[in-house]
Amino acid sequence: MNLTELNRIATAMVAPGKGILAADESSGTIKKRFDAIGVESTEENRRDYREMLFRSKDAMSQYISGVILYDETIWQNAKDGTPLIKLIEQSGAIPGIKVDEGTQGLPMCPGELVTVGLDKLAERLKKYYERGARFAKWRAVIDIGSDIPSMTAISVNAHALARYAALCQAAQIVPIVEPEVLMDGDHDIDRCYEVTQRVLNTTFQELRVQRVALEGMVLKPNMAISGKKCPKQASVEEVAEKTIRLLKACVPAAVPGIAFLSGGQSDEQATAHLNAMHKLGSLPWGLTFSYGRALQAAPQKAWSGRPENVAAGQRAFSHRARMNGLASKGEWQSSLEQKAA
Ligand SMILES: O=P(O)(O)OC[C@H]1O[C@](O)(COP(=O)(O)O)[C@@H](O)[C@@H]1O
Repeated sequence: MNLTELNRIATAMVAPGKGILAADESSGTIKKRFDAIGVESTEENRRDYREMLFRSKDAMSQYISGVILYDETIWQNAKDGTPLIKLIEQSGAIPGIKVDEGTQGLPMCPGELVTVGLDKLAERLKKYYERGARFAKWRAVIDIGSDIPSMTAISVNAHALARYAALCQAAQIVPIVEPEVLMDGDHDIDRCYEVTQRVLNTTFQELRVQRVALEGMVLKPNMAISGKKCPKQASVEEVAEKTIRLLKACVPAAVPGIAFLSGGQSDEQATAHLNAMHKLGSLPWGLTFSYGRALQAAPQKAWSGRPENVAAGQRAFSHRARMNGLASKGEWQSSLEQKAA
């Protein structure tokens, strides 16, 4: 393992002004997104949609540091035959790959999930590296309910995240470690804080036990935020203040970067939260976005599967990428949203 090189890539993934495009929706998830805009989820439509994003020159070269791909996409070619991964490389962004294989019910723990995909992972990583992937992603899902999460669910998911991260580093690939505490439910921000703290502490403990080099990874956490159905929604300032307090308590400064998931926040909320965190002063790690929905909802709507809407889709994507790029430096203002294309 060349840790200097892993650290160089991890640092580039969270460079100020840039963040990660999470375009790694699995087949089920992209179908849901396409259903919402009335587009059939065929291989060709998925290719055309993602090609539109990767050919958005302004966004990709100025505001996007890396792109997380799904297995199908990393092997796909653009309409003119250029591999999609080449489009990403040509824009200056780093290609990455989702390597988990989704979730399964956790035995003995009703309602809880464990992420799977460790079998043959070493072989898969080797192929992805040869294809050009320089980072990977694995998402663990932790749900909040009246008597969950159990410590069992937290431990097994942390253990799997660390197994994955160690295998990535051995394959010279930067692992994005994503333990997502879902924002579904009616819990308040303090409950989210408390659960996320347990999850992050357990995850870092496992990473240490399994000898993962913290200097060669990126953390992708949720923010400390109110559940979607919580009657009392925390303000932008409270989310920013509590998230930074939580991360400072749990994430060692050796970690080069943290890139948030958006988790179902509105586009503008996700931007405002990241921006407010940067207003709180200097931080020990790079702090940016790795958004799926909060970067793509607008371009999906603008595109709606029509070739004549490609330019509009690219404008919508560039706008969100620029807004989040500014937020990653604390330079975003809500007035910039009104000037949208
Ligand atoms: O359930 P899936 O298909 O694995 O996808 C989950 C999505 O969650 C993410 O980890 C975060 O996405 P959001 O920003 O939309 O929450 C994406 O990288 C990924 O596409």
